[in-house]
Amino acid sequence: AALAAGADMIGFVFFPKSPRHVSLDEAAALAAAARGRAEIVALTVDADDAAIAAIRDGLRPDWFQLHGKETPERVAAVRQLAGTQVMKAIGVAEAADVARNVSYAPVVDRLLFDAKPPRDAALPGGNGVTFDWDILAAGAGGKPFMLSGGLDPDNVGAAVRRLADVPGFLGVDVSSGVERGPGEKDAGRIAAFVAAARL
Ligand SMILES: O=C(O)c1ccccc1N[C@@H]1O[C@H](COP(=O)(O)O)[C@@H](O)[C@H]1O
Repeated sequence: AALAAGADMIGFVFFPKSPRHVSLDEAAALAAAARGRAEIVALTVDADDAAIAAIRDGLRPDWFQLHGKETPERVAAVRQLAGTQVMKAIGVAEAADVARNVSYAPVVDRLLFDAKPPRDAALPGGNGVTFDWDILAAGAGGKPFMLSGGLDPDNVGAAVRRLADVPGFLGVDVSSGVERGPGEKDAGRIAAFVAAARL
């Protein structure tokens, strides 16, 4: 559905606590259809070296999306081990969260600004929570970045228009906003999201 909608990137969640978790075999089979048509992203949360290497070899992703508490040093090590591009998710609730995380800029290819998860959340992402996009009005020192957090077909157009002129802004990522239930993607919502995200 994401390919049919014209998505530029397709992500696979490797996090057993998530309703979106896929096995490496499932992801590899799905990625075969996507390769060459969209970039393949492996989402991991504080994965160890063995898991990163298994995903690198089994999925051959274009990107790792690191969505845990990885330090800048760990991000650099994963990037080296994976031999792929890496984007680090940064949880944002206030402007200081952006400033505090500039230390990641030298070790990533891209930043992903996501809403900080609610205190009682079971997942570090995929919670359908938004944050004030004005916080990103100055960008991240020119570093390429994407936006996520509570985006859906109804609000993504406004988000893209708000950030379109911010240096470094590349695009958006979505998970729960294109689902009809936890982990159950909706092809119609995916198509509507991609259409609305294109300026
Ligand atoms: O989607 C998940 O299940 C997930 C699990 C663990 C970490 C991140 C996860 N998803 C990412 O979270 C953000 C925001 O998602 P949402 O659109 O608000 O549901 C997004 O970058 C997802 O890729």
